[in-house]
Amino acid sequence: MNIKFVVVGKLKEKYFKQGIAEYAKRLSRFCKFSIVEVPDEKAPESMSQAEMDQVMAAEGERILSKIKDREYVYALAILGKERSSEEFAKEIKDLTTYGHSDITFVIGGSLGLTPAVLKRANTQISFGRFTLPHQLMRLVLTEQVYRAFMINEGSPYHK
Ligand SMILES: C[S@@+](CC[C@H](N)C(=O)[O-])C[C@H]1O[C@@H](n2cnc3c(N)ncnc32)[C@H](O)[C@@H]1O
Repeated sequence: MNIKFVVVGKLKEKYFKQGIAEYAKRLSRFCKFSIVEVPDEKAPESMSQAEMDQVMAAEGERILSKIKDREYVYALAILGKERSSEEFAKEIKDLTTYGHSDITFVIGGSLGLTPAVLKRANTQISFGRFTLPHQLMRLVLTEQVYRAFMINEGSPYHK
């Protein structure tokens, strides 16, 4: 199975890099894991709504160019559907059972995801109503994907 994250922007802080590297190593037992970073659109601090839409649209095009038709796409979105870790694990198991071997997760940039990306997604997943920085979201998601595999394996990792 291939698990891919398509994310906007580079990971800057060493502590995020180290955390993600650890879970990526653990995930290698279960899947081929990759992270594709697309550049964020340079933007001033203060923008009109139209300018923000333009920034998200430009980033959205870059995101969509990294997704193939066969990929099952989760868009990370605050207003998406919340799941428990167990429900998420079951979903991943069911997707594999029904022949989806390419699962992709998309994390937006500082302004979020453009409607075109949300439309392409097969589902939207929320980690609650808090806004997490996209770099931290990447780390949390990596752990939850790892947790899902551990749940499906019946491991005591998940209590
Ligand atoms: C800094 S947030 C963007 C905030 C933006 N105002 C929005 O509503 O999406 C960057 C990205 O992290 C992800 N993200 C942040 N918090 C999240 C949460 N609680 N649930 C799901 N995704 C989240 C989303 O993909 C979002 O596009």
